[in-house]
Amino acid sequence: MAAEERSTVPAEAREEHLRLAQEVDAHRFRYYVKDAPVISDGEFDRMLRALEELEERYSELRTPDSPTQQVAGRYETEFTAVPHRQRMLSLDNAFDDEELAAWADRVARELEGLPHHFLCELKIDGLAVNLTYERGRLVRAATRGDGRTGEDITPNVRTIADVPERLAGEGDVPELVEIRGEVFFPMDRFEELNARLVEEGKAPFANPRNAAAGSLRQKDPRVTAGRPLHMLVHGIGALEGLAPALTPASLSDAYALLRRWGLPTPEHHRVVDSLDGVRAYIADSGDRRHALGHEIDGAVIKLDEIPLQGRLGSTSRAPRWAIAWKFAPEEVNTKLLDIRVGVGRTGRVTPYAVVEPVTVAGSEVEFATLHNQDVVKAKGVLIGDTVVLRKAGDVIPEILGPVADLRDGGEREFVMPAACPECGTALQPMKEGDVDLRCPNARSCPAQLRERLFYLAGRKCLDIEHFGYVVATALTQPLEPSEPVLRDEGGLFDLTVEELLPIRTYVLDPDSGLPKRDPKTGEKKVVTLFANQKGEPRKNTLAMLENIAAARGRPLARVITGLSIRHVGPVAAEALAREFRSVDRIAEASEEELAATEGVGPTIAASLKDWFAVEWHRGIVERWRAAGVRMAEEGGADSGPRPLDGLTVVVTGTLESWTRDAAKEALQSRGAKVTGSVSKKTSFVVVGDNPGSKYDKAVQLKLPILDASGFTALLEQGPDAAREAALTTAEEQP
Ligand SMILES: NC(=O)c1ccc[n+]([C@@H]2O[C@H](COP(=O)([O-])OP(=O)(O)OC[C@H]3O[C@@H](n4cnc5c(N)ncnc54)[C@H](O)[C@@H]3O)[C@@H](O)[C@H]2O)c1
Ligand SMILES: [Zn+2]
Repeated sequence: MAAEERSTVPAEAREEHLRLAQEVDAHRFRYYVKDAPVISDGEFDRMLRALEELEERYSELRTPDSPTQQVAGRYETEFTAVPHRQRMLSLDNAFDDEELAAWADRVARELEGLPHHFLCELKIDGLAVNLTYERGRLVRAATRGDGRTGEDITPNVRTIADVPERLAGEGDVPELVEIRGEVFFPMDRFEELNARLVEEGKAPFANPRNAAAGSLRQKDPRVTAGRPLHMLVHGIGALEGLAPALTPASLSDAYALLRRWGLPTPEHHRVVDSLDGVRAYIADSGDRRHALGHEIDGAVIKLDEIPLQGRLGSTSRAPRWAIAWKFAPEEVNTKLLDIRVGVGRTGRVTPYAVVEPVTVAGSEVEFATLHNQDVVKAKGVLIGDTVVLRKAGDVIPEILGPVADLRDGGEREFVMPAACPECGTALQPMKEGDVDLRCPNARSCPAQLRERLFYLAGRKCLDIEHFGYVVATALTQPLEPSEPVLRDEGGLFDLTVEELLPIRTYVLDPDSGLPKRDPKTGEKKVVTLFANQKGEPRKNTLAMLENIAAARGRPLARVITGLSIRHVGPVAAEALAREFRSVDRIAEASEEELAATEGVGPTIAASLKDWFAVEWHRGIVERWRAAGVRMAEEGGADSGPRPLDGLTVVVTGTLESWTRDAAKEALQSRGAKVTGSVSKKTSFVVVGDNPGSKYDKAVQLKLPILDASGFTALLEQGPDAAREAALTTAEEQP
């Protein structure tokens, strides 16, 4: 007590420390024992950091029983406790380059100039497992527990195909070895598992890591056997009775040995000799993050030389010879406020989640896709749930699963509406027996027409400046006048400024299709989009009308893309334009002819036939034609001169005075095929500045490479002249 009285720690700090410590401990229990955390890892890490910072300020608070000084923590569980021969530690984290550099400095200092290497690995987001092999036989598998004592999960681990019962290599296996690794659940099987759990009336898992932990810590190993678990090894613990000649001097050598024994060693590790090498690896691992079948939450950097590791030693919690580089979290917990349905360009009706706005991976997220009603069911999420939301790279945010432990009974199931939310038409399956539903009112369902117009005016099609989502909304769903100025896209080129001026409209959000609201009053935003306060046309309105008129001359392929024919995207449209050279000839072509066209195929052929069979579709073509929209390639419907027929060309890098699209169109209008990848079949590779790997590949394959002047030669004088102008060796790089 006397010590307490003399303490310099303010009472509030002491209380805050106690509160945080208890909270950290409770979350660890949920995470490690119940396999059902209720907060995200990012949030947990912040909490632990806050605790560490308090202890940094008041070192008195850093007692041996503080959660910052322990590996996980010791809990009573249903599993038998088993000791580890050698302690299983956690890892210290580096959240930025400064922390990483500080660690590397410290390593260098402690090693007093001894040469050393770093082994860089991916940090697998699973759960740590210790495998004990005696004379090459698996005798025990245990969880990490508090690092000294884990839980015996031997029968469960035996069901994992990656884990060998016996080590290969009769003569060279040791008396005893502890193998440390990570068990994880593959990303692409996660949804399937949750769907099954929901069907069985059980709570789904919140994310793949919890699914791995929950699957492994099953009382009945038969349940574990039914789960697609995998393992990768990342270290060794105790090692006894291995022939001295085989004893590895480095971790990377140890991995080679483990691989020989038939253990699943990681593929993506790299040995580097400097901090810059580490940085490069970390950058690469960030790129790799979404290309693996499982989640990683960072990279682990280890001192490679095993004897030197001993010089650095360990704290009670983590080795000093290793550090984990943590990625910015991609998963956060948030509330699922509602599930609504949106109507797409082709009438497909898709449910989407409305969540309490959260920031994840640097952007604010309010909506997440849910694909269709079966996906909602399979994910097992209820409206009102706390859910795990994931935003991986540039991918649209998705909901992984619910935090079922936080349910209070007030949640409700989503019911797919029977009618289109925008036009009231009864929904139908896309095809017979399909789970995807669509609004069959294709022509004038305001949502479908709005989406089609937005697409038509967009970059892939007519590229009409000043014609964005709000304009598309104004033309299809005005508040005033009562009738929209467009019934379908046929009238686009006939719009007059007089028609536009009186239109008043909501401002819709392109992600959700919902009206934006004034942040202060909460009222839906209404605008007179085309007229200024005096009722005169706005500058943008006049510019837009001019741009619409100019768009009539866009290349045929873009016009075809803009018709929103199912399955006909820019690539198919280009193939069609190249082969048939006019909309009329496409309409007249037989299904067989269409299907036989390279880049078209039977699905698209059937879709084209269906599209042209609809009267109002043909009406669009006629009205556009009457308005002067390009309906045939230059040179008329009959094949004009096609000097580059049969050639395949790749364009890479930036060409002076050509945009990529313009270069492509110049080639295609002369009959060449433009592709994105270099192969032996490529006739020419056109190379601008900063060309990248396609250039290297072209050099490797000894293909004719054209710079800007070679490209001009190709366009103006044809392939023979271009071959003369070609550069073919690396020395001649432009
Ligand atoms: N959400 C929650 O409530 C909650 C609660 C507790 C812990 N957590 C999360 O658990 C993690 C912290 O747990 P931790 O202390 O186990 O440490 P850690 O995950 O930060 O690092 C240590 C672990 O990394 C693993 N690992 C993966 N790949 C490895 C590799 N290549 N080499 C070496 N080790 C590798 C090992 O199993 C090791 O035990 C954090 O991500 C934390 O957010 C979350
Ligand atoms: Zn509709």
